[in-house]
Parts: sequence; structure tokens; C-alpha cells
Amino acid sequence: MAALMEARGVVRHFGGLKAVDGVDFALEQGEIHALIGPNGAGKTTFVSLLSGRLPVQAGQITLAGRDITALPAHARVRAGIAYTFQITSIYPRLSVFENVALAVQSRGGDIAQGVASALARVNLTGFEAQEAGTLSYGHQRLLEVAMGLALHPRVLILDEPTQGLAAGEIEGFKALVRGLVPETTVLLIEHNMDVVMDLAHRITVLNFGQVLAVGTPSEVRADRSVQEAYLGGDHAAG
Ligand SMILES: Nc1ncnc2c1ncn2[C@@H]1O[C@H](COP(=O)(O)OP(=O)(O)OP(=O)(O)O)[C@@H](O)[C@H]1O
Repeated sequence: MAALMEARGVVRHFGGLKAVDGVDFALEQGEIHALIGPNGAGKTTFVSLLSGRLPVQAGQITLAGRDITALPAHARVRAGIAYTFQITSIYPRLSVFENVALAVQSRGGDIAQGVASALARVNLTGFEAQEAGTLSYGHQRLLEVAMGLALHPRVLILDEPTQGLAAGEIEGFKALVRGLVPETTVLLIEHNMDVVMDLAHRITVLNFGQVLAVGTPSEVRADRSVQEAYLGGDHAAG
């Protein structure tokens, strides 16, 4: 069966810097796929290419067999790709409810019900009236996830979702992501190796803009080139 989302030979350079340099990638329907690699490996740039925040300079991206390479970001959202990025994109002066309501509204459907169900999934029920900018950083990340989920995406891309979460909140986050699949397919950039090894069905390792390895957590952990580039060093903690 063809992958839900595929990238072939995708390239994005910044001047002489080869941030993403010919990446082949496949996201299978229903999986939790982690993207890992040292700082600067090209992870955020690569998911920016998948989501359409940045145009590719070469290569092709498909969603369910459809070529979406030339689609702008908003059209990719409509096609079913939702994403949250390292830099929080919430509206800080609006309430938690209003933030999620904007996402629900962009998709259509009952607002109160859509907001309630998205907030329940990320354990933010009870925070509706709070101004979003006054939430803890970790809760702002969860609010972003709720905004993504409110779109009922086929693919949810999360960039460093556990950053700023307390240990107990990370457990809750793992349960949340496990509950999303297989209806939603999850691609996750994550530096916390415990989260990656515990949650991911498959892992892609990037290094210097190229794919170093792809496999299950145990395959990737056993890969010597991955150990040398990433897991063995001080990078593992992020
Ligand atoms: N808009 C840009 N202009 C110039 N260089 C950029 C731009 N965006 C990213 N880069 C560079 O591209 C390389 C890859 O960056 P990217 O953020 O994709 O890496 P990353 O793997 O996500 O790193 P991190 O784990 O630190 O978030 C880095 O060297 C970065 O400095």
C-alpha cells in the first residue's frame, strides 16, 4: 500500500547551507513517526516543506497519492495536514476557548462542541476562560495541539510538543498521542528520547539535511551510524 504522505528527493538550501538535501520520506497511515537528529539537522525545515510553510527547491511531496508540492500552506491544511511549530502560534490575548474556536470555525461545525472535544483531548478542560498568553509554556503547547486537532486532520505534525512540559504532563501527552492513531497519523519532532522510544512506531533520523536511518525504535537504537551521529553523544538530551 502506498504511504499516506511521501517526500521524494526534497531539497531546501539556504545559500550554501544544505538544510534539507535530497530527503526521501514516507509516512504510513495510522503510524506515530518520530523525526530525530542533532540540532540543525534540518528537522524543522523538513516539516516546513511538508506543511508548505516553505517551498521546496526540488523534489515532490504527495498526500494520499496527490501531488501537493505546489500547494500553499493553507490549502495543505484544508487537504488534511495540521501542524504546530516550535514558536507558539496561539493568540495570547484571546481566551483558550476563542483560540480553539478559530480553528473549529475555519473547518466548520458546531463551535462549542468542537472546542469542548478538542480541549478534552489535551486535558485543558476548565481553562476555557483563561487568556491564552497567561498559560504555562507547556499548556500553550497543548493548546496548539488542541487547535490542530480541532481541524480533524489526517496528518498532525508536532514540532517539539513536550518541550516545557513537566514529567507528569509528558505521560499525559503520550497517552494523548496514542489515542489519536490510527485515525490520525502523527509526525513528531522530538528531542526527548524516552518519549521517542516509547511512542514512535518508526523513526527517521536526519543528519546534515540527509536521512541517516529509518526504522523501528530498536532498529534505530542499534544503528551504529545513528549512535555515532546522535544517540551516543551529548545531543541525546536535546
Ligand atoms: N530561514 C532560514 N535561513 C537560513 N538558514 C536557516 C533558515 N532556517 C533554518 N536554517 C538553517 O538550516 C539548518 C537546519 O535548521 P533546522 O531548524 O531545520 O534544524 P533542526 O533539525 O530543526 O534543529 P533543532 O533541533 O535545533 O530545532 C540550520 O543550520 C539552520 O540554521
